[in-house]
Amino acid sequence: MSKRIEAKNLDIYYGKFKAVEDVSMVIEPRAVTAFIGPSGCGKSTFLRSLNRMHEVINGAYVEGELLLDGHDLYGPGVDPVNVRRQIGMVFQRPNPFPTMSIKENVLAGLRLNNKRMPGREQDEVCEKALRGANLWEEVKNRLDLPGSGLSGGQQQRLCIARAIAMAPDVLLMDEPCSALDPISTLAIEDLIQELKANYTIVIVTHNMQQAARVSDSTAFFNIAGTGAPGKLIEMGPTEQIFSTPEKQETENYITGRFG
Ligand SMILES: Nc1ncnc2c1ncn2[C@@H]1O[C@H](COP(=O)(O)OP(=O)(O)OP(=O)(O)O)[C@@H](O)[C@H]1O
Repeated sequence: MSKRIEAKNLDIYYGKFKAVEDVSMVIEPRAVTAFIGPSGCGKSTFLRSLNRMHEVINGAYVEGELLLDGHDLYGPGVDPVNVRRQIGMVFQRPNPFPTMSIKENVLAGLRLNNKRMPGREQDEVCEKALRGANLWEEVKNRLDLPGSGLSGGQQQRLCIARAIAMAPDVLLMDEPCSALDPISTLAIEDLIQELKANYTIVIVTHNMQQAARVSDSTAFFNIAGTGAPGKLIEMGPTEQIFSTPEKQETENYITGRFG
């Protein structure tokens, strides 16, 4: 299932430091939304606030409202662990559990959530997730070998399989290709295109060509200077942001005059 995210006037803090200010945006389901902007403008911070990963840092908190299909993710009584199950995350560096087999890696999230399932069901979930991540054919004969024995691109697809196995509504990806070679990057970009049929996808990327290739909507963040909070400057259909942005700041960034 794919769900809609709506942020309303979100401020994000690390202790006293306000890292992101007053962001309101809608992230549509069954689409890819890219976050772009110069280093330090708060893209990753904002991304991590979407599944309540931000608050695991000591003193970090969020003000404002964040809705998933209308339900407040920061509302009283909402379990952040449950939010992270619904909104999965893939990180910059592929991070399979090194001592676990490929199959154990795929099922790791389910195990952490104490989901008990019979062996046959485990096999089914594992195959479905690996197929979903376009990795099944490459690993089906070595499911019991360590995940760390795969190439970087395969490891990143394994991490995507691990996220998909949880049947999330949203997939957050923080520069998922930055540690990969161009061929593996293309494989991940193709996969993102396929996954958007079933998930809401948000990707942080430094690579503007990548944002232009994979995303339907683009949000441009910027920062006025060191110590100032990052802000959302403009968001719209990717084609429009890259051809006729409304704000001069956006145009300066995408044409390489800044950042
Ligand atoms: N754990 C942390 N504790 C304190 N401040 C942090 C922490 N993580 C990030 N920040 C600060 O928050 C601001 C936004 O950082 P963030 O990593 O979200 O930016 P970004 O746009 O993703 O940058 P990059 O493109 O370089 O990854 C920066 O000023 C950064 O120094």
